[in-house]
Amino acid sequence: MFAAENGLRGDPRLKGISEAIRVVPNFPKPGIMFQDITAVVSNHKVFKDTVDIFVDRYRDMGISVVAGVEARGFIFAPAIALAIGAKFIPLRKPGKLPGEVISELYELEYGNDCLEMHLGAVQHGERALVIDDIVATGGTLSAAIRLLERAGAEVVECACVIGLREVEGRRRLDGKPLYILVEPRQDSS
Ligand SMILES: O=P(O)(O)OC[C@H]1O[C@H](OP(=O)(O)OP(=O)(O)O)[C@H](O)[C@@H]1O
Ligand SMILES: Nc1ncnc2[nH]cnc12
Repeated sequence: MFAAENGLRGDPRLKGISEAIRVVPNFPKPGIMFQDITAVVSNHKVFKDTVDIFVDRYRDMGISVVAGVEARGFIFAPAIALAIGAKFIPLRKPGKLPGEVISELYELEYGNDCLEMHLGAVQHGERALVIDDIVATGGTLSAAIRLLERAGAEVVECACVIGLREVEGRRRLDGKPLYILVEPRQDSS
């Protein structure tokens, strides 16, 4: 669901976040309208607003694990974890974690990839939140959900800064709630 339809209608912070997103056409491949969040986080107010919105939503939901998806989920997830008193765990691209891992393959808008999580990173029954910068097809989030569930965690929600209204991959999220702050930008004006 979109933040604007869930208590934050007309909230000027959402407009600020949306306006800070820069669209880069044809990156990294022709046809992709790349949503660049670097200016969201280089503006202190906009970055703080983004984290605050998530923290306000998740602080009383009994969440003990905030899982961030490499790479851009790492920008937001640790700040949220610290603020709500949860642990942060990284879901990493293949070959980056030194310990024993479990892996999940998934398809991207522009290729295939794999996510890994350390065995023992979460305990059975823990309540987890998954954070990323953007949901496009939903393939990445669905892989993250599978990893956490294989480890016995309960995925309470997935949350992204940017997401399409009709996330085609919503079905791939297996019914898990998805919380999105703003829609993708069509241009940077
Ligand atoms: O909903 P999906 O179609 O799965 O796409 C969303 C994912 O794609 C991007 O990551 P990317 O794989 O490009 O990696 P990066 O963060 O390392 O650049 C983005 O940060 C999300 O993780
Ligand atoms: N259009 C897009 N912009 C930024 N990151 C993405 N990941 C998948 N699709 C993307």
